[in-house]
Amino acid sequence: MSQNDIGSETAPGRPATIEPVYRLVGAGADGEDRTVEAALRPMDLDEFIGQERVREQLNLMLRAARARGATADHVLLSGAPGLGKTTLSMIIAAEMDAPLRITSGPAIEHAGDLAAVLSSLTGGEVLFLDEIHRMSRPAEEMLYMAMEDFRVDVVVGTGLGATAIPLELPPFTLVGATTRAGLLVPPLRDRFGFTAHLEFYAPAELERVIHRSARLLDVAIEPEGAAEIAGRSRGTPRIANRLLRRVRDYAQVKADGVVTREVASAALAVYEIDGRGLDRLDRTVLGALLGLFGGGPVGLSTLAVAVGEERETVEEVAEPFLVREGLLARTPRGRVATPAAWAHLGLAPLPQGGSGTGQQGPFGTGPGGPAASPSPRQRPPRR
Ligand SMILES: Nc1ncnc2c1ncn2[C@@H]1O[C@H](COP(=O)(O)OP(=O)(O)OP(=O)(O)O)[C@@H](O)[C@H]1O
Ligand SMILES: [Mg+2]
Repeated sequence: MSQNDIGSETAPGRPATIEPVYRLVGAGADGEDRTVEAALRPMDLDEFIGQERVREQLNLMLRAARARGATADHVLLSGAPGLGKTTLSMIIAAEMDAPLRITSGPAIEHAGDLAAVLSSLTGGEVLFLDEIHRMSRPAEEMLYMAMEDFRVDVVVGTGLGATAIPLELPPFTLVGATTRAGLLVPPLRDRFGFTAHLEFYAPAELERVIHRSARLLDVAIEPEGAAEIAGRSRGTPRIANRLLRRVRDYAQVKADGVVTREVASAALAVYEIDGRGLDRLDRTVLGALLGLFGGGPVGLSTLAVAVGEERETVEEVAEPFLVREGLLARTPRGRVATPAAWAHLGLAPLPQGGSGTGQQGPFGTGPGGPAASPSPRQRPPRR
């Protein structure tokens, strides 16, 4: 299986996902998630928590298709990892009472691979194409023809002797999922009759996810315990479910098995996940930005060297959440901490700036300055 990002516009030579360090708050699925997730997946739209608008629209569309006895329109689901795209694709098949076929962009190396999948579909089947933005260009072209005309041209032979044999397909519903909707070519995007963008979940919704999972996993949990976990789950059900499992372990070993606020808080402290869901990597980056560079602006490379990580790790693993949380800003002059970052690490902003004014840092290290480790005096408290 090729890991190359054929046909997409990601930076050349860079893998599509960079998550080199294992993180309890990483949004991608780890091995344990894959086994447990099957048990925790909502099976129908009523059980699916949050995303009210998407749920309502999808519900209408599927009901109407069912009433007409037709296959549903093609659906594109976009959104960050762990927000429920795979879950929704399974729900769509279940609601349509149709079989589900699962494949993914990286698994389709050649147009021929796609032709093989498409030609084996039965009428009404739901084809789930995960990571659809990672499909090769030729396969992409074949796909949008198949989506519109339910027909593919299979090329047999090579060179002058090559002929295209048209192949009729039964009607099917394509459900495409992507974390990078912007990478899809417009002709492909336009052939989806329904496009849904999944948003991050509100804490109250994550609390419901946690209560539901606790019930399924037979974990006793108090509302305050669920709230404590929800607040640290970065708006992502997958992370909420994972943190719940780690808190459950702690509750079993160190307490009487019941997840109270105190138990959740103590458990997550062991895993170094703070009250806002930042882990050690996030706090190291933020701590260096404040402690070494006075809050910035500082260049990405300098910041990366200062924390002893790769540029990509800082940029693609740590920063997105810090930016989303309003703790860090990316500016043309470099990375800048916001006032909220100082408050979060329990530090007072430097008097002459520290929030984007470009003043010198506490050690006279402006952007590009020496990358020593933060002095104990300036080192932000670790939680
Ligand atoms: N709305 C929801 N209600 C309840 N549980 C949810 C919801 N959304 C996601 N989950 C749970 O979160 C976990 C991850 O969801 P899912 O695998 O569908 O995410 P995804 O968007 O496909 O992620 P990826 O981009 O990594 O493939 C699953 O165990 C699922 O049960
Ligand atoms: Mg998925």
